[in-house]
Amino acid sequence: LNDQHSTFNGLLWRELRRFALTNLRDFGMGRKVCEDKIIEEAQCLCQVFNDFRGKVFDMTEPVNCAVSNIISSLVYGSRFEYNDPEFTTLVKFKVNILTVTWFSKKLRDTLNPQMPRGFVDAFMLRQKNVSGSEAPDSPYQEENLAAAVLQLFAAGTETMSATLRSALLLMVKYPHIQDQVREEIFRVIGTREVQTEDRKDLPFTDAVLHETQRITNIVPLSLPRQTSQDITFQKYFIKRGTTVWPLLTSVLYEESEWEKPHSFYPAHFLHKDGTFRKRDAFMPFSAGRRICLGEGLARMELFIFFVTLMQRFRFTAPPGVNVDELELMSHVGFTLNSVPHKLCAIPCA
Ligand code: HEM
Repeated sequence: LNDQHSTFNGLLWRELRRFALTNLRDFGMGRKVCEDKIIEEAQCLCQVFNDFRGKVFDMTEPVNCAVSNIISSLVYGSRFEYNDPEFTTLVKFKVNILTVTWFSKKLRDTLNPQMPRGFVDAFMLRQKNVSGSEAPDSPYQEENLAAAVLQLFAAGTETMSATLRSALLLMVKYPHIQDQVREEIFRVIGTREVQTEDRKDLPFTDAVLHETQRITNIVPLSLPRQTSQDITFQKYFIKRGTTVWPLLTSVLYEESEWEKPHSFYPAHFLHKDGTFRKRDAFMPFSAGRRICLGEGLARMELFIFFVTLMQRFRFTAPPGVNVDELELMSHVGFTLNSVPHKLCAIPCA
């Protein structure tokens, strides 16, 4: 399947995707650096939740800030305080072509070739240093830089925020599952800082996160693609150039794949002996050559944010609200973003 919707010149996506993956890794965003930044951000998020201790609050705003900061660190090389006015203008909900161009120019003025701060610096260095990158058909054009940055923010913030908020909401709705998650975390890692490596020793927590992603089905339509050749698929002939929407809902809720497709059932991802069970039908990030570029980052973020919050707080519904009444409905849109909920975060002793 080809690209159909892309903001990039369609022929250039492969080069830009390769560039994005290599540079996010090489320039400041290797796995360890990513992990440290997420741990730091998770601590900041806990601090904000702590300020609300015991009070009823809407977690949407702080969670949005935290996940936006991860993309900001990766793209610009810096995070912001949640109440910094520049953050509000540049990152939080207002990412647009003007703010991206303005901030990229600011970074260009302070560019140090020896110390690239993130994706934007890496892109600008590439523009400067590689012959041919000035050519009109080169992918390293200003408008592609802006498009790439916009795409990273668009793809990497709402999806992450919606998933993390849903995970917490599900813990409130199913307190016995929250108890099991917290028991496993405290038994295995206690109160020390969590690392990605710990995932393999926390199969129940891992199963809960997988099941959260399955049931919340954040990107139900994936992204539209176009067939690159005539093809017959399951006895249907599809002509070259046909737009295809690969509905992820159809596989995430497929009755022949899942024992309880419409329920929140972490056991979908557990063997009888309690070890983690991989499932082929788990594909919230889609599949194939155009699988989500941020899958690794998203999985790391989700795990670290979730475990850190579980170590520090017990989440409950506001007083007087029965958990059975908690509605897991989403706003209908291109992404399924759960409707805002108020919760209580009770700090653990
Ligand atoms: C829970 C979180 C996330 C989910 C469920 C998700 C899901 C998806 C899906 C279904 C696609 C379409 C893939 C296809 O067309 O086959 C996609 C594309 C994409 N995602 Fe994610 N995503 C998440 C987080 C992120 C993050 C954190 C980033 C940031 C780095 C990101 C960056 C992208 C990009 C750049 C694309 C377009 C890739 C391309 O066109 O080649 N995503 N994502």
